[in-house]
Amino acid sequence: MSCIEVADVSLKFRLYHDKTPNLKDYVLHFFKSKARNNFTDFWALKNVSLTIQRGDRVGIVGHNGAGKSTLLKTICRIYTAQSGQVRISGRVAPLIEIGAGFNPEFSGRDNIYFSGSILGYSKDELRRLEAGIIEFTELQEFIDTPVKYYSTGMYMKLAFAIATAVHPEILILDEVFAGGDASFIEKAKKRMAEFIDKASIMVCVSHDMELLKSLCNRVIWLDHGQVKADGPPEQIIAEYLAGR
Ligand SMILES: Nc1ncnc2c1ncn2[C@@H]1O[C@H](COP(=O)(O)OP(=O)(O)OP(=O)(O)O)[C@@H](O)[C@H]1O
Repeated sequence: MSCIEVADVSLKFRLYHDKTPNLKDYVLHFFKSKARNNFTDFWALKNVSLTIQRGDRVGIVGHNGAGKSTLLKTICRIYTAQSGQVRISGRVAPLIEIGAGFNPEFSGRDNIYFSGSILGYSKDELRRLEAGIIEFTELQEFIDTPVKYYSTGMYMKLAFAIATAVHPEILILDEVFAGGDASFIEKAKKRMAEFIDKASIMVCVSHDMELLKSLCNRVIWLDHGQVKADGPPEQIIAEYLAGR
């Protein structure tokens, strides 16, 4: 059964201040008893604990820099936390950075195979899915063009179509609808609804509160790397909008 467990996770980034030292810095450094670090540590996630169960469609809200993308990347094991644990059961389809998992020199069609294999599809499965993916993207005309010439919206359509071609057990989305046109967003939302009916897990970061209300049954408010509130979308979004 699909499940995500985040147990007391903390993750820090090291920020380097790479100012080139001048003569004055050397002299000051020489007379100082302790060498000063040229970096500071910044905790992007602090003691985050969450359990996400089958059937949970979780929206994550928070101010810019609150740690939302970092949390998704930690769940997808792109980042490794300094402490705590992430346990996942189920196949994860991450849609985190537009274009990640694509080779820019390859055509859209070749990227169906390239990106699809990264997502765990077999070659035979992809051969079976190819026509449906292309039809969903409505990019037939451009499918043999290298994706480096695609717009953000075109990338997003292709990435979304590949990731959701076979119902994933866990779908992780980071602002993926940002570049899409209205008709594609409607189509993507319909596919999401079908997906939701199959009662797996979806975790979605967005600044679009209406989108989150329409897709999610639970919202988590992240604030300075910590969970500030967790509950029904209407309530948590109202608290977030009042308190940010
Ligand atoms: N690779 C990195 N190296 C250093 N700092 C990083 C890195 N990635 C993120 N950060 C910092 O960690 C903090 C959290 O970033 P994150 O991208 O998770 O925020 P967010 O809530 O997704 O923001 P936004 O809504 O603007 O997308 C920010 O202060 C950011 O500058």
